[in-house]
Amino acid sequence: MASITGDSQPHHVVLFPFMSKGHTIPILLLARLLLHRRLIVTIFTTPANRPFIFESLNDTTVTILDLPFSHNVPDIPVGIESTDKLPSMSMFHAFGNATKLMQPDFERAIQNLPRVSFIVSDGFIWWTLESASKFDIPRFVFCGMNYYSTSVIRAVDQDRLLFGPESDDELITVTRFPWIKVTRNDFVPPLTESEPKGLIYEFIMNVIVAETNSYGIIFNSFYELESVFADYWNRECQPKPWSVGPLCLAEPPKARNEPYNNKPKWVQWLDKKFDQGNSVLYIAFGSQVEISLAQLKEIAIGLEESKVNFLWVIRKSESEISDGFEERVKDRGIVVREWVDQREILMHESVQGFLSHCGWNSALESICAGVPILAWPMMAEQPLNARMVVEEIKVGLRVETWDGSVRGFVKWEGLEKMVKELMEGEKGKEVRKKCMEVTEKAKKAMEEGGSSKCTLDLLIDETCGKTT
Ligand SMILES: O=c1ccn([C@@H]2O[C@H](COP(=O)(O)OP(=O)(O)O[C@H]3O[C@H](CO)[C@@H](O)[C@H](O)[C@H]3O)[C@@H](O)[C@H]2O)c(=O)[nH]1
Repeated sequence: MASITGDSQPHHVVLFPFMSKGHTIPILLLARLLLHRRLIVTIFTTPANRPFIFESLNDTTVTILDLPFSHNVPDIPVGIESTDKLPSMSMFHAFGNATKLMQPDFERAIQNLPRVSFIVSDGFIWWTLESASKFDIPRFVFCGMNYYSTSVIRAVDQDRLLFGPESDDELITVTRFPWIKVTRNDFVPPLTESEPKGLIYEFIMNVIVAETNSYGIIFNSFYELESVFADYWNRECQPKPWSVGPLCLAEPPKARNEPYNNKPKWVQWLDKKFDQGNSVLYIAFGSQVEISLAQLKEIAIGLEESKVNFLWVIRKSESEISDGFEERVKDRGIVVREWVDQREILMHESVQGFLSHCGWNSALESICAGVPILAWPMMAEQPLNARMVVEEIKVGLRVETWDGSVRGFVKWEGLEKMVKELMEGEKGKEVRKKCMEVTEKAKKAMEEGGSSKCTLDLLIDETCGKTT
């Protein structure tokens, strides 16, 4: 068998992230881990996504190859090549299906590359399995979700648990994991439809079939975090799982050597808060959540009333919040409308809480920084991630919706109460302590001899051994 340390000829790996920030960022971190192990790495993307990837990896030897993204996709505005730029998330599946138009160019490019030992492509780019098979290359699916959520989704689907209750908010026991209770509102179509059909269903089926037939599936998680669910996957699901995360610990956030005044204004602001002995709540909802104006205003009031210090990152597309809000709170709150280095913010000593939508990257980044979470799931598998964070690993609390429903509106009073609890209350202290314990386990998993480090070494040995 070839060894990652013993081979003189470096092996070549192809990575193909889905064009969405939450899916691309962890694969770029995986690229770093592969480069550390002296593999040659080629990343495929589209022209509009190239600058983001280049900026993240311009200190490395990766090759970035871009393939044109069709400008002829019904419903998708010309020039949009990533999901965070879509005018509406209802276009997500049309966008996902449109990636298939890249297949001929991808295969031509693969043909002209040095021999590829394995491909890691996002689950949403399902057709890359067909391409990999044509060239006899093992394909690993990159899974953006954790074991908990994927396992619960599989379990409720196989046992058809979502079609009994009349109400979307009725608690359902997950038979295979009886300590877990969910509601239909924790899931999204097509899972919630008893006779699913249409574009979304076709897309999801393509993804699942290709995933099942792939060589392996890579999870951005670590065994010690969710061993029950990793074992379940290993026992009951296909393909073989490989836990190589948390990828956000692949390297520390870029060190800032520049003088104070050159730091982004929000880092200066956090430094100042730290010097004053103040703790800060960080608020961000990932790269694609859509929040109504009414809900944004309610968040603003809740933050203002809570009197905590806060840094709130708002996506550019979100409208103004409320008259004079920023001026009134300026001594203890800052609103940022730019792309930030979220990992840097979470690692900042002043940040002691994260009001998050529980996208898996955000949740993991928070856990790795020892910052407890105030979970406010909004779309996709986030309601399950929130259950995991709050009920399973107990590193967070949950916002209160006005009607108790998973998808309910959050009034400012419910937000204020839970923000204070997280930042100042007893429950906040408990989850902060637990979070720090989990942070240590996460770091160990990525260190020499740690479970994730060993798993990635094994994966490389197993696949590169086949192509010497
Ligand atoms: O200004 C910003 C905004 C975001 N981020 C990063 O962008 C990523 C966002 O990922 P995530 O927190 O997972 O949120 P989404 O972008 O919403 O992620 C999508 O993809 C995830 C992975 O599959 C799913 O768990 C989510 O439900 C889905 O919405 C994270 O690494 C953040 O650190 C920044 O660095 N700066």
